[in-house]
Amino acid sequence: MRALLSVSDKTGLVDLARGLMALGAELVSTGGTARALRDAGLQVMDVSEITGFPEMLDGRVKTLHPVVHGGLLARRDLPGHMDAIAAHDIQPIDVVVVNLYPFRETAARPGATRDDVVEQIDIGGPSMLRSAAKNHDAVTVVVDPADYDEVLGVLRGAAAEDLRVLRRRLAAKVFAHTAAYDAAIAAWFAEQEGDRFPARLTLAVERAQGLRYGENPHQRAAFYVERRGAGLGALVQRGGKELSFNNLLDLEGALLATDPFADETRACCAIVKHTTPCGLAIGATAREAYEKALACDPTSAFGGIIALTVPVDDEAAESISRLFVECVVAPEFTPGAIETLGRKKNLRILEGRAPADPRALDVKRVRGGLLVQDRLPAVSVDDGWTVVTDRAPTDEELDDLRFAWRAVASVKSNAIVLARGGATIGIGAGQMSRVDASFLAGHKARQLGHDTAGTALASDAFFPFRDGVDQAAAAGVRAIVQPGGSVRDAEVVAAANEHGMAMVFTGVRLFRH
Ligand SMILES: NC(=O)c1ncn([C@@H]2O[C@H](COP(=O)(O)O)[C@@H](O)[C@H]2O)c1NC=O
Repeated sequence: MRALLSVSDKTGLVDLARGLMALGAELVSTGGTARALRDAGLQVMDVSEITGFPEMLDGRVKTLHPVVHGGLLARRDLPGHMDAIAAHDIQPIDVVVVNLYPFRETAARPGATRDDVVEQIDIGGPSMLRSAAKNHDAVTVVVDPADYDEVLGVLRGAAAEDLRVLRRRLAAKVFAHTAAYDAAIAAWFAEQEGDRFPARLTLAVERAQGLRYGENPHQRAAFYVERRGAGLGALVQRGGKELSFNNLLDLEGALLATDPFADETRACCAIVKHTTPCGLAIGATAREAYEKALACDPTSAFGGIIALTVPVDDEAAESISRLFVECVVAPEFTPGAIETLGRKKNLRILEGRAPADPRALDVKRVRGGLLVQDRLPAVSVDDGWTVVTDRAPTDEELDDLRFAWRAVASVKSNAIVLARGGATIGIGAGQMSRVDASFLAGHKARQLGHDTAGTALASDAFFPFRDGVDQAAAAGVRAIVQPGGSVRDAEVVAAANEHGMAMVFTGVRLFRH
């Protein structure tokens, strides 16, 4: 048996090589890999010994040779192939262990130059992987150190059927791996060219976990990540059951809701149901923020997902533990908080920060394709805001408008938020008309005992008619923030003036479909 080993990630290499040698394998290796094996006292041939060529061009050419690829690609069941390689003194290679230059890691490294990154485009490695994987009937190809033990186990067992099944699985893994590797290279080139939406977009994502089911129990599902340990994958689960599909979706909604408050010195808390906040507030402490958020709509908060921007201390945990919730996510939890919340066996506790990558694409599936757009940029306040009414907002109203504008950004459209004193008191979400969203926000607020007089209102898009403003005035709203831009803006502003309201245009729309 001949095994060729050429790996950048040398994890587990020596143990694997020992195992292969114990099975009678002769080892062939490239420069650094051979050195690592010799350092461990193992006997290994340099690839240049079999190719008769030195490694050259700073390692750009090492294994790109017919002796290597002939040994990998020759079909053992075709006498013509075997005769051909024999005629050129080429020996079959039975096991190939290759992992590739760390292209993605290098491209992500701050300060890496274009040359640094280009040099990390592995050529010989993927070529060997593909040759070996194509000839998987005869060659065992290993791209992932996590597979070393299993490979040794099956080779030792020497059961032909087990080996056949393993080789097929490993070959499939290779093509998925090289496809993802090339997708990362293509994405890097597109980025270098400033091509945000290249002619061909290849998304390579990795299964992070299987899920019990999807949005509904009769839908199968899994969670895929772009990079392990990033985004939601950066959160550490400190208690509770496994996360579900809907939990992950709602966690994203909860983090979207608190994102605009990342720079806020006070604590911010969002309680989310079906991806939209049913309460959002800022407060001096985690507990205050939570209780203010809860007060918005305690009925809907049942079974919700809570996100906090500050550590959850014992006090906050004690208060949260009185409500049935699915998940709590926060940058930290005190040991006491973990103990209190941990008593609730079903409550998923998620610790850490999961900032969104601002450069990442936002992707939505439609039948037959994907809609791809920039992520919604950070929600800004004051910038580009214009007072369009006779009356300007008071300082207090302006504070409420700033809060309401940041709050409405995460509410499903059509979205209207009523807010006062750093808390939402009424949320009208996901309505098909703005006037209904406006009605719902006021109606829910009053139904839950909130006084809507003197509140601020944020609308995620312009009011197409004055009716929404009239309705808000009837509910006692005193100040409105909205993008503006309707053909009937004049009518809408006139309505606000009639009611003595202050109105601010932001010039920015915040739809969330
Ligand atoms: N140029 C070649 O022929 C070639 N053959 C193998 N490699 C890569 O070289 C790396 C191992 O190099 P070393 O054994 O020198 O540490 C592996 O990641 C392998 O994929 C090559 N490098 C780049 O293409």
